[in-house]
Amino acid sequence: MIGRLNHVAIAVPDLDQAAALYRDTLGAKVSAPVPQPKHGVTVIFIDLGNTKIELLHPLGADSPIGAFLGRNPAGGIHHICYEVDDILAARDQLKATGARVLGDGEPKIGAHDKPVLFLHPKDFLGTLIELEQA
Ligand SMILES: CC[C@@H](C(=O)O)C(=O)SCCNC(=O)CCNC(=O)[C@H](O)C(C)(C)COP(=O)(O)OP(=O)(O)OC[C@H]1O[C@@H](n2cnc3c(N)ncnc32)[C@H](O)[C@@H]1OP(=O)(O)O
Ligand SMILES: [Co+2]
Repeated sequence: MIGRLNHVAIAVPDLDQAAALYRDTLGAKVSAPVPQPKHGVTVIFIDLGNTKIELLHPLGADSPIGAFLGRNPAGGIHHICYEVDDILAARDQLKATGARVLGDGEPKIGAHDKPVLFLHPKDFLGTLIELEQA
């Protein structure tokens, strides 16, 4: 079902500092910050050619990454995103296995203007999974 690795997301306490680390120390091409109010995060993307890194910082009081950063104040890998050809078919197939789809189960439009869904980390080896329609 899953295809390419679209991105690995890292939650960070200081977005400017994280961007500088990837740009100046690691020599990567770093995008400008983009607020994603519907997702409660501000994101910076780093295109590595074969995949991307997504730097995430909380936006607003109810950010879904707030508790994670509380537990990991220095930041850490938050989720991995796999591409799927048909996100609704993938969702229904996964739900039939008992996997929990987060939120109301309906895809939201993600940072790449494509539908995305999240799967509970407790159902996938302690890893939060994002699915993005390819
Ligand atoms: C920019 C748009 C989009 C894109 O296009 O790329 C994005 O990436 S948006 C990114 C942010 N959005 C989301 O993450 C949405 C889905 N996430 C959630 O709904 C929540 O983060 C969560 C997964 C339900 C967790 O919320 P939290 O408040 O942390 O819940 P709990 O404290 O109850 O945690 C339960 C349990 O799960 C463990 N956990 C939590 N987060 C992670 C994680 N990222 N990776 C691994 N494990 C995680 C947490 O430690 C708890 O474990 P126990 O203590 O053992 O119960
Ligand atoms: Co993501």
